[in-house]
Amino acid sequence: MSALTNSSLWQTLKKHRETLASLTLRQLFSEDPARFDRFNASAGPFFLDYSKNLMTTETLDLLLNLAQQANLPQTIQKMFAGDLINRTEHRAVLHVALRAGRDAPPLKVQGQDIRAEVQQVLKRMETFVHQIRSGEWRGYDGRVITDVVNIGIGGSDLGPASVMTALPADCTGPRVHYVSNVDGAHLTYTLKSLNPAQTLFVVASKTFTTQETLLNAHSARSWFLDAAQQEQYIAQHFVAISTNEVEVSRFGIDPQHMFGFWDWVGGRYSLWSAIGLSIALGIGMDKFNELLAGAHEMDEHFRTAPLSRNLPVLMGLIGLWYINFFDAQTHAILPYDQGLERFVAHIQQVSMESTGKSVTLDGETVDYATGAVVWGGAGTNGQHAYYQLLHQGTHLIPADFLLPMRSRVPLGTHHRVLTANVLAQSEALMRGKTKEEARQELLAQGMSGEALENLLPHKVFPGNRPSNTLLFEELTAHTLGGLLALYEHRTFVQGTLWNINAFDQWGVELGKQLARSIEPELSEQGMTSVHDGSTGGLIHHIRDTLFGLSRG
Ligand SMILES: O=P(O)(O)OC[C@H]1O[C@](O)(CO)[C@@H](O)[C@@H]1O
Repeated sequence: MSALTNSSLWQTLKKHRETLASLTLRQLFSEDPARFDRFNASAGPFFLDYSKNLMTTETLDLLLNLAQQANLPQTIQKMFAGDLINRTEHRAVLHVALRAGRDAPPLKVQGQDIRAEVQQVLKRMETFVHQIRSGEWRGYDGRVITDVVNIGIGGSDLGPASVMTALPADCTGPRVHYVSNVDGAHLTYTLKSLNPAQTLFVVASKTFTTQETLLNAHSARSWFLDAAQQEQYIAQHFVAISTNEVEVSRFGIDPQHMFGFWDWVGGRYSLWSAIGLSIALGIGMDKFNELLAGAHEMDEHFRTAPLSRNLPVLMGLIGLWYINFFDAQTHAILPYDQGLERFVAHIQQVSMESTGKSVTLDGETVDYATGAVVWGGAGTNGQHAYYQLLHQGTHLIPADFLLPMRSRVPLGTHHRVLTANVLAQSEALMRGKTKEEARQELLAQGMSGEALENLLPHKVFPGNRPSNTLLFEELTAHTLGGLLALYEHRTFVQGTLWNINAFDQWGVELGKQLARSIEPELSEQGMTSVHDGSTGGLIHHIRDTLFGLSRG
């Protein structure tokens, strides 16, 4: 048994969970009229109602004790202080320093004052953003830049893309496009309507070795040169964002046109760094700074609020409660804001790449579940697609409902209808509908006899399905920053309690390695190496189909 599952607290939580087996949320609410007041917390523009969870005050106390046992408060301080908490990569984890603002006290990482470096890059970004947006920076034929194409993948794509999708009202600069997939269709269709003379490519890659990004960037370069003809024009149309100056130069981008960042910024936490350049180009530097400020406000809340009032801590603990004590395998994020459509995909990476681990920081195999499968999408679309399973399926799926109380795009009664829907969904999941209630409803509809009895079981909703509701005032750059930081820290909390490294991602390497060795085997002259029967068979089948013969 691991130290965690062997701890008396863990064992107490297990027993406590059994005592809740026959309790229902309906009952908890009817027994305690103050439940809503007891189980909510707020931070800045955010208000979290977590009363619709399968927990009592005792549950919360036990979970908070578990956080103390895992040294969560100390680990939070270590992150902010720049300790090397990413132990497998010997790195600090300091995305919070990227949004700490100009007046933050000096912070040294390996002898370097990183505050000054952060400000220098922000200053360079500001100058460049101004040049592009004002039209001072021109394309090779003298016309202004109308389109920006960010080429990147994972953290070098999802964070910026999700922000740009969320803030259409703030997109006052050039149109910004995102190309990530190595499927040639992604680049081809994106470039189809663009004019090379008025397009700026932002090649975003922390390592500048990512196969998909480099291939897309090379193809974009060829597309550009087909029109521009002269290599010298590349300087006006390609910039890079990376930590790897050597590879950037090798690609052919002048390091003067490179915006740097640092190894203490994880890819999935990098939208706050120069990786956010495409955001700043689209919404302007002032709005980008608002995004940073919103995230910083949440950082300060996370760093200073008591655990029992701390939003990321509460959300992290509640998530863990279901994963470890109810065997929940997935977690749904259900934003009721069209702009947050891509937010789920970004948080999926933040959460799953961080907590998809099965060994502890000390290299021991865990004997408890870790990260859940994170999924979801914008409401109300999901209601007409997968909510059926949420309401009547066999899985327990804890959900977070997210809702701005005011719409930035008011249109008649749309926002009130949207709000009514989110409240209705969490209420329906919690209350369900008993057999008796369903029967009364059918009788009221004039149904009776065998027809009623046959339909009745299908009309019952088990209910007792937990959810959080997170309200915020409006989806602005500022609140979006806070929302993103909230989920980053929620992930940090879970990683700390599970004693895993939430900041490395070794699990993505094997597939990359194999893809590199398989790729040449797929050419007409390729020789297949030793594979398992299935993979070898598939390679032969593809070659047979494409080239009419199989070799090697
Ligand atoms: O920015 P890079 O180095 O191209 O990496 C892109 C993404 O690839 C990953 O390393 C996973 O393959 C992510 O962690 C990262 O966000």
